[in-house]
Amino acid sequence: MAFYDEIVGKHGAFKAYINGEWIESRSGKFQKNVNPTTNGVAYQVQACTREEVDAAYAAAKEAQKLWARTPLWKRAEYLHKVDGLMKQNAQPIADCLVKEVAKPAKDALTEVIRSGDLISYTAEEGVRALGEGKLLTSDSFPGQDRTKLCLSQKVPLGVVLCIPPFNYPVNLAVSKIAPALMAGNSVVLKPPTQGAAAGAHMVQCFHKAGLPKGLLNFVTGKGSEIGDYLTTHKAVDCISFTGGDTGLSICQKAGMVPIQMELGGKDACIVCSDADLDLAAKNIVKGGFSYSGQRCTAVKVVLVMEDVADKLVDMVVEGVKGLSVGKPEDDCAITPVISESSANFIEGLVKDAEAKGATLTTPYKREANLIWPLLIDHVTPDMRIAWEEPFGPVIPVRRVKNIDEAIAHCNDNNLALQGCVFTRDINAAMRISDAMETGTVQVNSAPARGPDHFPFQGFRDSGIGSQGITNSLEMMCKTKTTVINLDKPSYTMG
Ligand SMILES: NC(=O)C1=CN([C@@H]2O[C@H](COP(=O)(O)OP(=O)(O)OC[C@H]3O[C@@H](n4cnc5c(N)ncnc54)[C@H](OP(=O)(O)O)[C@@H]3O)[C@@H](O)[C@H]2O)C=CC1
Ligand SMILES: O=C(O)[C@H](O)COP(=O)(O)O
Repeated sequence: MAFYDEIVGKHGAFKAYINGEWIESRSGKFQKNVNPTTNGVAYQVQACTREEVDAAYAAAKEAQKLWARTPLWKRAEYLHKVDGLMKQNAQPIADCLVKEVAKPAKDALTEVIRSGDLISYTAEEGVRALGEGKLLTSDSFPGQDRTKLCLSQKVPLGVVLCIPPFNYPVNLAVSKIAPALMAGNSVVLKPPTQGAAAGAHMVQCFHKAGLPKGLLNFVTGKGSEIGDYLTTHKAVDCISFTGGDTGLSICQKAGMVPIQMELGGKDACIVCSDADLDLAAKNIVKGGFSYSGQRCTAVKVVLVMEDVADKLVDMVVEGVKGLSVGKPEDDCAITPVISESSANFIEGLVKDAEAKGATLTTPYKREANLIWPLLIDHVTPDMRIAWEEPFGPVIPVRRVKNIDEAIAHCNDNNLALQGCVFTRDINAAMRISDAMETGTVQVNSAPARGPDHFPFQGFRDSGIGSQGITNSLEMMCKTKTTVINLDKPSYTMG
């Protein structure tokens, strides 16, 4: 049997994966996803029922008991196997990404390889970091002697619900699954509907690696239909979510469970008068337009000092001319955005800015979901695009009088994921970074989440908690302490 044969059911719909088995839903219903390039159906997945969600949680709960007793090195061994299998069987996963989320062909393959690397890094980091605990002695607190030895260790949370978004359905799934498993948890994965086919292929790599049954479950269906049931389920011990405003409502509904949230961004790029403009322009083009701006870390507003604005805008416009526009299969730089409604939303932002006097540096052009890359100059604070996240290939430029004005713009937004600053003055860079109230500030480079072991966090409405491999491992554990009470103080002579 070919590697991926068993994940496909009747009518070609991808199966769900519960308790170590690929199953077809008893609902008899399928959830379609749409090819953003053709607007036709790309794939179908199972529309799972509440009973199947219950079964996934029950399996996860049961499997976790034994997994928590599985040595760290053994957990790591499974994860390394998954990495190998993902790389050996990468192309079909990447092909799904091309078809269901219109990711350019090379980027799609890169996402899969990067995900394999992330899994292995998590295994290596987890083996070391999770094996470490802490010893505290009571005599450091006033009035105490050395009669109490407090041992703290990191223990699993239980069942982790992982919900990634469409734009990195593989990478943002494994960035949750791998630390969860490594830390001794089990997982229920609810993939984004756009991206669920790639998700099924990825899960098969865990299955084929021999991961014990029930540890990873894959429940498909529309978020608006099964999402609330999944997130408010009594079996959930942790929620790790990446996506848009849905995350805010999940936070309001979830009970007393640890939550990791990566939400939207409006990543500002501040360009100072002394900046290397060539470097800044190249980073704006790459950082703003890769994957058609559908990255939480894309440059989403440029704040440039007036004295260098003309020059910078010309250079970026020149760079934009070099971007190929078309199909993901042809590995074009700009490909159709995820859905018609997303394209309509982006268009609304462009039209609003145009009506209020912004300069479109090239004529606005759209065919179905395909929007040509566009730099919008002379954006002012009354325009929606100055504040809202387009998640598309359009970048607003606001010309500012000074750094304070740029920083104020950045901090006036409730979205506070990343930002960047271009300057040749490291002292100024540090001051600006400290003043920008975002989770990360990149100096002389566009915002980026990777490399995947770096801490990654949004402030305010952009998220809760810090991610990156090490931080996610930390977050997916709780601290357990054992205090040894001695009959009399004991000191070591050294
Ligand atoms: N900060 C960060 O790191 C990142 C943030 N993002 C943000 O994600 C957004 C784009 O991604 P998108 O996929 O459209 O985001 P959504 O918030 O629409 O969806 C994210 C995930 O949530 C699921 N979902 C939908 N409704 C519910 C619900 N009621 N309960 C539980 N889960 C639900 C979706 O499933 P379904 O597909 O079935 O609806 C999907 O799997 C942008 O705002 C972007 O900025 C993206 C990447 C990284
Ligand atoms: O969520 C996203 O948009 C991605 O995690 C971005 O990752 P990158 O900035 O490393 O490309």
